[in-house]
Amino acid sequence: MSDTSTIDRRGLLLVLSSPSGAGKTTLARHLMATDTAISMSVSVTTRRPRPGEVDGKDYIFLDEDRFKAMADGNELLEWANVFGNFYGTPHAPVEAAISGGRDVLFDIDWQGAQQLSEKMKHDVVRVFILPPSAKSLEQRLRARAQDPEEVVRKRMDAAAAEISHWPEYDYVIVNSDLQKSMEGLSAILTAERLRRERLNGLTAFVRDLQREL
Ligand SMILES: Nc1nc2c(ncn2[C@@H]2O[C@H](COP(=O)(O)OP(=O)(O)O)[C@@H](O)[C@H]2O)c(=O)[nH]1
Ligand SMILES: Nc1ncnc2c1ncn2[C@@H]1O[C@H](COP(=O)(O)OP(=O)(O)O)[C@@H](O)[C@H]1O
Repeated sequence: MSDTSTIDRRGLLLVLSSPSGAGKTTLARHLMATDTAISMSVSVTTRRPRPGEVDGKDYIFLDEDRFKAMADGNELLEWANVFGNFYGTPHAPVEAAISGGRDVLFDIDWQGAQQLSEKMKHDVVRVFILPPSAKSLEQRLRARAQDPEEVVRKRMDAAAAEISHWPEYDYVIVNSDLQKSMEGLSAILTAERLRRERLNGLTAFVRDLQREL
């Protein structure tokens, strides 16, 4: 008899990138709070913690020597220098999650998205988040009130370069209304989870189903 429990799904890697301040951390937090089948990849970084950031939860904060040791020891799936600091994705938790059928959410830049796509092509779903305007991007960077003025300036200056990578992504969300953006993101995830290529055991299930008919 056909049995749906024979169908299992390989986990997918959902990548969110955007210019700083467009809202990817906010979207990621909302998604993590509402979707129990996805876990967040916690990056290592040499950047200093912002007020309220928790070590081991928002990032794993470490010094440059330790970061280099991890990169040299192949402990990172990808890494990049962003705004003068190093950021990287630890390999082991990602492997464990996808082989267990769990999805992983990444808040990484275009360099990380490219490296991840090269290494794990079919597992990666890339979403680019755009701000509705330059003015709102600047307002959001200032409203966050966690970075000094020169850091806000540096991030505004880098926004155009980051945005130029939008064609490398599978989906684009213009983050005007947070609620609508969340609906879009959930819809992407729901559809991608149903992709035929991600469902193991489907051929056998359909064969059994056809035999019954
Ligand atoms: N390649 C790569 N980029 C990362 C990683 N973690 C964070 N980033 C990116 O680094 C940039 C700066 O992040 P952050 O300092 O938290 O600033 P924010 O994006 O303004 O909140 C963002 O574009 C992040 O997506 C990582 O592990 N790898
Ligand atoms: N759709 C939105 N409308 C208004 N403000 C938003 C929206 N999305 C995010 N924000 C605010 O913008 C600021 C930057 O968002 P954040 O998620 O930290 O951006 P990023 O992670 O891309 O740098 C935060 O203060 C956040 O509350």
